[in-house]
Amino acid sequence: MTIAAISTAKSPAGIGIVRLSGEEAISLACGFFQGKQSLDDPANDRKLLYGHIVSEGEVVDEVLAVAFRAPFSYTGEDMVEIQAHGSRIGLERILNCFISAGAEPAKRGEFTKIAFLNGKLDLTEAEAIIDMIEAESVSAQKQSARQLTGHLYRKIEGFRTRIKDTLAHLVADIDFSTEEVEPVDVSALITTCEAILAEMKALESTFTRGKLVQEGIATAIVGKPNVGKSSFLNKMLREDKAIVTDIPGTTRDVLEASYSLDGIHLRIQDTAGIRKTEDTIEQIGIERAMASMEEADLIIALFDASRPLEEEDMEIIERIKDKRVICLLNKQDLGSVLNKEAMEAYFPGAVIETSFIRDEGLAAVEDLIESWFLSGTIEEDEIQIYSLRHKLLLAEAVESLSKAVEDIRSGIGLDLAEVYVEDAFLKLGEITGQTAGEEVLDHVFSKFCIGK
Ligand SMILES: Nc1nc2c(c(=O)[nH]1)N(C=O)[C@@H](CNc1ccc(C(=O)N[C@@H](CCC(=O)O)C(=O)O)cc1)CN2
Ligand SMILES: Nc1nc2c(ncn2[C@@H]2O[C@H](COP(=O)(O)OP(=O)(O)OP(=O)(O)O)[C@@H](O)[C@H]2O)c(=O)[nH]1
Ligand SMILES: [Mg+2]
Repeated sequence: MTIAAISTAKSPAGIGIVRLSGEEAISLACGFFQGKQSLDDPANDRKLLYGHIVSEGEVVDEVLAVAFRAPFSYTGEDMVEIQAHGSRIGLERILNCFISAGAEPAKRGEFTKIAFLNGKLDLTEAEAIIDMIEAESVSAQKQSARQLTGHLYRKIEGFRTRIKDTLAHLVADIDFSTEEVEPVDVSALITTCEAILAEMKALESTFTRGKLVQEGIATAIVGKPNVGKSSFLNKMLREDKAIVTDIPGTTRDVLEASYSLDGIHLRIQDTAGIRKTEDTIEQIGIERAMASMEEADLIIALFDASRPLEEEDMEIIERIKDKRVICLLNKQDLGSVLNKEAMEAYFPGAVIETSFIRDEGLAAVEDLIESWFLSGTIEEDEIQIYSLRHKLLLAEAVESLSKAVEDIRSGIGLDLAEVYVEDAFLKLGEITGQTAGEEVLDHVFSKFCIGK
């Protein structure tokens, strides 16, 4: 089978690429590519050739084209790439030439899936490709670039090799009665397993931070109507994105914006002011505000410092007091009747006095976010995981290996321990893809875009 797809982003763009992979890739491309040199000629392998895509005597586009012969290509199969003008219509016409000549439209992630199946990359590297394409901050892009170049793969393979070795000792001991082997040194076995366990747990614990780097910090701005939530969003973004008026109940829908703080990415949601209301539309907005608050990694809660707290403020405090909250006592320019120390009782170390009219307090908010989320910069060679799939499998491997250690230690019998060690080995293999079934692969590659 030969697959084909447009591999570049939305047009119009300067250039767009249509690519083909499979046994017929080169012959299909030759049917439409006309230039001084032929894509068919092995001497032109990996050389960019100038020419035209011609269909039924009509020039579709002026292009550059390149052939890669198996196994030296992205997928490991024969491949051709056509670099054309970045018009959606033009690219689709070129793609249709190949489809009508017998190529199959590529499914999501199919090029990369073929590359994986041909051993060009492991599953963590394949996953890193889509994460990298979707990265929304420098730190997220860097994190997936590290994974793409095999950092996580090598780490997991390291665990696997050591666990396999342990397994060999266990099996040897179980077969001791029938074979001429030394009995296994149980305490050495325990020491080895515990060392691997400690490293696996350390890797697992990088997930929280890795995920924040990758996905950004989900941040919800909440508070009663008119306290200055939308003003805060606008100040942070340095842009008049949200509508601000002195009418309470201005914001209805959740308004989401992206904001980058020193390489980490905040996904901020401005929400409707929370109060009791008879207005149906406003009520829906308030329900959305509540949902945004529930899902947030970070809540920015605003209060009007020029007025005493009301029942609605207290309800908000009650709802959020166990979450990660930065509390802003806003409108300081109007004179403050709220006591900062009293608010610290609910939000220790996280109360900031602000005035958006006077541009006061914003730097303090940014500093606090940075100190919470960016503390302890990662070492250049440290490996972080950020995928829930990896984290769950790692946790399962940790659990199995822990059980094995318990069994070995308690002397219950090494054959049960062997089953657990084997399970840990398989779970790790599911991370890298060695022991991943079709279901896992389908799940991973369905998140890809077409053409990748
Ligand atoms: N035009 C174009 N740009 C691209 C890609 C592509 O497929 N096409 N990529 C893809 O998404 C990325 C680059 N990744 C690639 C990875 C491997 C090979 C490749 O040909 N590998 C061969 C030869 C390696 C070598 O010469 O050392 C191989 O592994 O055998 C090509 C691109 C980003 N840029
Ligand atoms: N004096 C003073 N007024 C402010 C300050 N911050 C915001 N305001 C004003 O307060 C009013 C409400 O501001 P918004 O940002 O729309 O408030 P909100 O919390 O988004 O309100 P809703 O969308 O209705 O929930 C506007 O008139 C702002 O100009 C401040 O620090 N001091
Ligand atoms: Mg608002």
